[in-house]
Amino acid sequence: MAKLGIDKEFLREFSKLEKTVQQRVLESFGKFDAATHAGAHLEKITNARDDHFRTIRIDQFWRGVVLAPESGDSYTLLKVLPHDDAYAWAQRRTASVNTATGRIEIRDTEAIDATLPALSQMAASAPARLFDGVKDAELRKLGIDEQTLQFARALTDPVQLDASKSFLPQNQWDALYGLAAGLSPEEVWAEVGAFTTAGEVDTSDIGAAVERSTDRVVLVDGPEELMVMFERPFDLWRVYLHPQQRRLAESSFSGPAQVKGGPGTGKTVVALHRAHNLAQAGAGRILVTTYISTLPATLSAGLKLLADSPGVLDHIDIRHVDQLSHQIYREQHGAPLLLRSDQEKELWRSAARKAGAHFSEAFLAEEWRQVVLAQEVTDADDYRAADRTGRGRRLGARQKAQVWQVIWEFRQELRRRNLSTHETICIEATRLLNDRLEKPYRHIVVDEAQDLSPVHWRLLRAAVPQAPDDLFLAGDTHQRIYNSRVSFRDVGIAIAGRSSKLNINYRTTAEILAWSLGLIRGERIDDMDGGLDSIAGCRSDVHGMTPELKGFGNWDTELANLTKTVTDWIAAGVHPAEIGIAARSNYLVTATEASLGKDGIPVRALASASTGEDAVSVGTMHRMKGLEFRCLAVVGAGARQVPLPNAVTAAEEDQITHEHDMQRERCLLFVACTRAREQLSVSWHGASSPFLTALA
Ligand SMILES: Nc1ncnc2c1ncn2[C@@H]1O[C@H](COP(=O)(O)OP(=O)(O)OP(=O)(O)O)[C@@H](O)[C@H]1O
Repeated sequence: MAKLGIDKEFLREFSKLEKTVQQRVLESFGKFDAATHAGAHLEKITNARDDHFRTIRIDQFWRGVVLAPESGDSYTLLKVLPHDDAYAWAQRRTASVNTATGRIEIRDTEAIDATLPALSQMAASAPARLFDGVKDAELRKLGIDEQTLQFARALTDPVQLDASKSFLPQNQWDALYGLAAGLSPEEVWAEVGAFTTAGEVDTSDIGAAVERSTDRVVLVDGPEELMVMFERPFDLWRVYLHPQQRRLAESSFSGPAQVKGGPGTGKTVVALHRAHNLAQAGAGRILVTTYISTLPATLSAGLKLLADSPGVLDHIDIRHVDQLSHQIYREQHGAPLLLRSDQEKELWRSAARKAGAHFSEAFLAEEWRQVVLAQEVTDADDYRAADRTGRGRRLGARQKAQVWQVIWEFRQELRRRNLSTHETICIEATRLLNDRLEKPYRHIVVDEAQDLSPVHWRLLRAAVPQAPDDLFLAGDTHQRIYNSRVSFRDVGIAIAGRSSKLNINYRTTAEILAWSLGLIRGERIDDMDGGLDSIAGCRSDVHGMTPELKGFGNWDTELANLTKTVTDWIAAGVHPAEIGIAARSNYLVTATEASLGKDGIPVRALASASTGEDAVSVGTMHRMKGLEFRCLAVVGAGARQVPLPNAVTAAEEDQITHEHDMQRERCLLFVACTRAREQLSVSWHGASSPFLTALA
């Protein structure tokens, strides 16, 4: 019986075809095995460079290009194009088997042949070439074959390599890209070569290569599966991993391990697969946790997609980290009475008055959280000796004594009134867990790890015994949108040697990614382990439109433009549910919802958690975390809204906190913009945000 595979690249393209063509594709391939009697309805291509391509009729105008092995009957759908383009596409290309990975690759041989002479000519007079430092043998080991080697040897500039991405075989281009970005051959092997196959590769066996290419080709079992795949290509990716992701999801680590990487590189996908694999292995209960309040629902939905048997999910708890601490606290002490934020301000004011000290509530609250709680300071001596790096305002001995006095008064008042904060609950829960011999979990998987605070980390450390595969952390410090800063070493989590980075962004187009990366370029961002982090190698293979940036005279005209943008997207075939709108403040979000609603566009407020409708989602930039949209508009990106003035500490009050706040606001805009898959529009009224001005 004929087997059908679909090239994942085509899955992305499918959604952009007209609805009637999509329907015809489904009909043609839905009955593929019944209709394919030894490839009877597949047409050979005349003047082909490679005999492995065939076309299949979709309708009068459209044809599918299929890869057909010389023996056997498993076929892979690569493209659907207008008739002449389909033939031209196939005539230019050749299929081959990567010598190192054994996987299928397709190259545009005509483009390589056309480009090489000019490149070689330029290289002849160049003082150096791009890969002078890498030996032929090393390149071959990474799967670079003779044609690509010749091409690589003629490159003198990374820009030429970038330009060749569309025509070189993908695995080989990835290897060259890694080397050009400064990775050693061993590091490139870890990223690209993680594909390794057992034994010698038979480079003539295209069929076997397709079967090995589980990262690229999705095998379809029948018409229903084909339908699901086309309807929900983004869900489907969760089941097919890049080999580097697979390694991270399946390896055993001798202690805490971490996956980092830029936005959309599949860190959450890895975290979910890992939790699922650990559950299947059955060594004990698993906690999947995060600090982002909306994420547990997304993680839960993702895990449901992965689990083929519901029993597996019974071993996994998915909850916000504060939910865990509250539960442990409640088991011992009953329900806590929580301090409200207005109460907290009042308590700081009165504690400062009692101590005769003149510090703002904001400064005191931050000092308590960032120094006292973060470093487990318990008395005045500890506080005097505490490390205040990261706090901008210097304090002399007398001032420190005063601050400590205020903090002491504040804590006394909390005790007197029997009030708790999330932090004090977390600290008490940690104490309770440290006293227990039996820990509640055998494995903990953390998503968006950059947003947890030191008290959270101590809680998690206490909730799982120190053992192989105890903690797995997924995160990106460039996407930190809360105030937490942590050094793993200080909270007893040793990652050394067990940290990996993902570089391929699967969500966003290269254009949106490059523009968004510009927002955070030059920012010094920590790696939570005593050093600085970088996402410089983060890249996307998919191309699309450049982000649209527009300024307006006032909010009303900006909103009128938003209606037009959204209407155009919908008219172009994007479902309202595939559209997101983000703004910095609740005020702007509410005004946006009202305006779109008045203009007859179906909207749903992300804050109200309703789902299921085909409506445009509107929410704050914070709410965007964990979501993604085909088209996304960021509105109100003006100088008076981003950064949000009342979320930024004045530089005069505390220079370092001011800088941290500014960085967080910048990262927040970065997070919002990187939720867009295909199109991004950023608008403002009045002067534009300084983050955008800097970019221009
Ligand atoms: N191997 C893969 N192949 C194709 N798509 C993938 C792959 N891995 C992840 N994706 C898709 O990429 C998108 C981003 O994945 P995910 O949310 O896991 O990234 P992330 O690194 O956690 O992102 P962020 O840091 O921005 O929150 C999702 O749509 C996911 O389905």
